[in-house]
Amino acid sequence: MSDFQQTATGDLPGIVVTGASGRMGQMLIRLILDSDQARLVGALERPGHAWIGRDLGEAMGGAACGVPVSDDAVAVIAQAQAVIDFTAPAATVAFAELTAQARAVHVIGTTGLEPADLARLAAAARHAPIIRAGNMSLGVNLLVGLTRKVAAALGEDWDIEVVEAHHRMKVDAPSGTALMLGEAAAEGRGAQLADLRTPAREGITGARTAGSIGFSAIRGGDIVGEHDVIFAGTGERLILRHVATDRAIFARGAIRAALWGQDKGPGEYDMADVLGLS
Ligand SMILES: NC(=O)C1=CN([C@@H]2O[C@H](COP(=O)(O)OP(=O)(O)OC[C@H]3O[C@@H](n4cnc5c(N)ncnc54)[C@H](O)[C@@H]3O)[C@@H](O)[C@H]2O)C=CC1
Ligand SMILES: O=C(O)C1=N[C@H](C(=O)O)C[C@H](O)C1
Repeated sequence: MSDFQQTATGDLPGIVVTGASGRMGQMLIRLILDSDQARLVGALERPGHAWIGRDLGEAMGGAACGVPVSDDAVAVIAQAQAVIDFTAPAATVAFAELTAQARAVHVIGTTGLEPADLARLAAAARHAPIIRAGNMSLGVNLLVGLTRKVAAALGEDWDIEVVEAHHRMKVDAPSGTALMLGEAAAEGRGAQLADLRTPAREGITGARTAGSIGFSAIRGGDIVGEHDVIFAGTGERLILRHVATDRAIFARGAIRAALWGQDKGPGEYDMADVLGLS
């Protein structure tokens, strides 16, 4: 039986994990319980989920850890110094409002957020720090900077395509990471992604529009996350690639962000801020 006993004691920042039964939720919980820098103070799941009311450690198949799984977001978030949230857009927007009311740090990994969701996050960030990134790994955040530089160095005769691959359960496309990379490429070209983004291709699409940025998504099996930024020139191609093989890279980044945010004022931050890459 796994031991889900909490390592940390004392006055360490208390973290609440939302989406506790999810792929990222369970990874975060394991790492926080093992951490000597943070404490797990709550676990949230959606109303009606089979884990509600159970001890989290037991629900995860191990020994009891003394943290119940709850759907009472108001009560649980009131205990938090940070909320780490990898769930779904509607849930994340609701958690942002509650986390801001608690004046806690909200670390958001959820992708697929629409402009209206982002506007509500911006409103919440007037009261407390929000740290959000479509990818919390060090490697991808370095790749973002490289993409910006290469796009700036190469002229418009180098076509830019972002290709991503994920597991069969992923619900949004393009991935949050693909959009971060597309935005960086557009910035390198002195433009906004919205002005260069090509819709998904199918049928008689006509030739490629010069200067556009295309996206392709593969879904299958248990692929954790793979991203290529292809710069296709005439007679040569340059490909920047990141391959994730373990979700722990995202969870470690999110925990680092939660700790980094403890002395920050209200506002919107990203992983480049956390990692000192801005
Ligand atoms: N930024 C990053 O580095 C990463 C972002 N993600 C994103 O994180 C999100 C979650 O990914 P996974 O863990 O793979 O998905 P998942 O489907 O395994 O987990 C999501 C969990 O959220 C729960 N949930 C949904 N609504 C809720 C609510 N109202 N209250 C509490 N819990 C709720 C679900 O029941 C589920 O357990 C996705 O948007 C994904 O793209 C995933 C990995 C890395
Ligand atoms: O859903 C996932 O799994 C992932 N989502 C993020 C994204 O949309 O880019 C990050 C990572 O690629 C895994």
